[in-house]
Amino acid sequence: MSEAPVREAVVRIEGLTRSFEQGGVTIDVLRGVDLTIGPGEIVALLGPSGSGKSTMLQAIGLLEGGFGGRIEIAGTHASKLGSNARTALRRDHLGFVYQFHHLLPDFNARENVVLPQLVAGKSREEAEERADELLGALGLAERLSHRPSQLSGGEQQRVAVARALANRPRLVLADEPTGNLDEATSDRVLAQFLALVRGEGSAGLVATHNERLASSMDRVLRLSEGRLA
Ligand SMILES: Nc1ncnc2c1ncn2[C@@H]1O[C@H](COP(=O)(O)OP(=O)(O)OP(=O)(O)O)[C@@H](O)[C@H]1O
Repeated sequence: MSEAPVREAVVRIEGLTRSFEQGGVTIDVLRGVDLTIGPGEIVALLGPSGSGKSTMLQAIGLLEGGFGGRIEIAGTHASKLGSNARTALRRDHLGFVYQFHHLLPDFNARENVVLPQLVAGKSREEAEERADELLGALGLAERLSHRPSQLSGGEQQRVAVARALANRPRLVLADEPTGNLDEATSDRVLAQFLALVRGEGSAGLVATHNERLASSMDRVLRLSEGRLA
């Protein structure tokens, strides 16, 4: 009898640790975090302010060094890679959404979604088609030529969502993705974000303070005292 194929985890971390030195005092922010996220799974990361949610996302996003433990992204052990290989792994498999959109101010909505695709080697035609598809799905078909300053906060954040998904990442890391929006806009943008991530088949790890929004995700994790529960 043949066994069902094992679906490779999108991210697997084991024994993740991170400490910071401040004024001669060592703070152990992450004290041995273990986590596996499967393909297409959307996971909420809850925890009080200062519990280490952003630090954990930075580790998984391969954005910073200084971490102990093992981080595997799409089957590749990332911790020991050189900086070029880490950049390639990040570019090929990960998408990011932050609390503030970090869009390029001099480029319009469409170009902000096109540019990361050109960097990843897509043709301009292909990149524009993909940008229009994503921005259209997010209700921004009439805003393609607007620069970030000409968009509302919710619209800016939706462009940031489209940009994060542009290269079809296996995993989207979102750090308080709607944290700077009012409650009604935040709910709407988060619902659209989750629907799009699901539709694309990407996995997600979403740091948030909002229990209600977290409960709409596949799994809820709580970071406390440097560990996950
Ligand atoms: N570069 C750094 N140097 C020193 N301490 C740091 C650094 N980055 C984070 N910390 C400390 O690590 C702890 C966790 O910070 P982190 O930003 O990960 O928390 P968080 O759970 O994301 O908080 P919030 O919900 O407020 O965004 C905090 O006590 C913070 O002061």
